[in-house]
Amino acid sequence: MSSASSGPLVVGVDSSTQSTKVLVVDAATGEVVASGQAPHTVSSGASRESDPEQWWDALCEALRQCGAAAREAAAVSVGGQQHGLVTLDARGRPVRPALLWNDVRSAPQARRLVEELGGAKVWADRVGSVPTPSFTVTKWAWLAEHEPASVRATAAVRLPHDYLTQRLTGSGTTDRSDVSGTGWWASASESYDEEILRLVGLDPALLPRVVHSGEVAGTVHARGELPFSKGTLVAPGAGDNAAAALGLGLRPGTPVLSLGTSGTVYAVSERRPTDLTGAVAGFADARGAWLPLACTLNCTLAVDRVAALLSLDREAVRPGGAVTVLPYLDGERTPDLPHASGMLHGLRHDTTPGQVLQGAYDGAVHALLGALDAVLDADADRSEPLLLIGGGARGTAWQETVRRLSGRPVQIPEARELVALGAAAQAAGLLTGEDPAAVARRWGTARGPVLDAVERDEATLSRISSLLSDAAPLLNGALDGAHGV
Ligand SMILES: Nc1ncnc2c1ncn2[C@@H]1O[C@H](COP(=O)(O)OP(=O)(O)O)[C@@H](O)[C@H]1O
Ligand SMILES: O=C(CO)[C@@H](O)[C@H](O)COP(=O)(O)O
Repeated sequence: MSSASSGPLVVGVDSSTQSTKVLVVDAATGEVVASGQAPHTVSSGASRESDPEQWWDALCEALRQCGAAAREAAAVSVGGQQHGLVTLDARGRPVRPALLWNDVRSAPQARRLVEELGGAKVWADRVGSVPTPSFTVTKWAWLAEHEPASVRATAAVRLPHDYLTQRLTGSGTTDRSDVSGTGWWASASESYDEEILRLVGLDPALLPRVVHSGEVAGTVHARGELPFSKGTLVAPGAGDNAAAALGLGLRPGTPVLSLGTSGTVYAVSERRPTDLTGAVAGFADARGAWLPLACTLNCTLAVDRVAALLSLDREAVRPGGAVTVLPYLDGERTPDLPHASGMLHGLRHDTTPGQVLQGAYDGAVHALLGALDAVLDADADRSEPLLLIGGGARGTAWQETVRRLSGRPVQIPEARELVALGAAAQAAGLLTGEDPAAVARRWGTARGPVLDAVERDEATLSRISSLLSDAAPLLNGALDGAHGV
């Protein structure tokens, strides 16, 4: 144990879309004693793919940056971007790059699968979610259609965090939160859905064992490149949103808005979600509850791209004007417009670049707030502060846009890496036998300033909603036949 720390050390990992972040945390106090970060690359054009081996290299590099502290860790847990399809051959090597959550090429397969199983209600009742192109099941169906040789070469199917956990332990495991985003796990029975697996021709033997909260996924076996000692415990891990919910010590009904590559809005619920409109994904959380969540494909990266196009700093927003921006550069998931592209409307001679940039923030936040009511249970307190997390939460323009368009108080937790902290809390819970959310509450991770509510900017919200409905044929890609983003 390091002389400065009072408890055993644990490692929490966030393998997200853009990078891997690692925290070494004192399990007794929650103090972050070391951290590391290494980037990933994502393909551009129509696809969004990453090489799983790059995630492993990034994890090793981020751990190296943590120095001696990582060697003292007694337990480790991996949180990761959800939904990605990782296909491994018989030797455990990736058959091809992983298809990521924001790759919308499987939109036709998503539509077809909804119909083939009997419609949206059947999916919502059984799986808890109506699959969009983000869901793993649609990606497997896409692969079967477009690359049958890759499917034939596949001996194991994993999610991103499963892949990393397997490289640590040597055995194929997943967890309740992440498996609930595959589309082949029935939330009603909490088991793999054999009918859906048959529908897409996926042998259940290729899938990992689901490890539950409080159970051990294994111990570290791949010591060669890693700083861990033999026998270091590996926790089940989690999807990144469920890990952040753990990291905040979230109680039912408190809403979270996360601003990263994806924008997400979610809350913990005791009730299993079954939204048949498809706007709310009925995820399980990483304990025994649920995590109804809505997700956008275009958040910080899309707004940063608009700022770059305008040659502006991301904070150089200006109020006023009536320009409306739908920043759907990657197609969109909420609202469900996989073939959409970005749209600018209401340009005048006196429109300034800063107003266009503000329009992009407004368009991104409008999509998330539009789903907030659907995510919250009917009895949730609507005046409670929104917890704002993710890389974007550090930006003033993001904070002020959320405040103005939500009309709610906004709380900014001082703790930065909530996904990695949640994973660390899960690892700590494994050592102490505590509920990981209680560990995070003990660490005080959600503490941070609360920005008071301001009057909700109804005019901007309704201007964006009107453009969305007036431009529906264009956004659906029906007019230009542009079905590739
Ligand atoms: N100070 C800041 N102000 C505004 N945005 C920021 C700031 N720092 C980072 N970001 C944004 O955070 C994003 C990364 O957020 P993060 O939650 O780490 O993403 P992900 O988990 O998807 O990889 C970047 O795209 C960047 O736009
Ligand atoms: O698809 C979803 C949730 O359904 C995304 O939230 C991914 O989990 C990616 O997360 P980030 O890389 O943006 O953190």
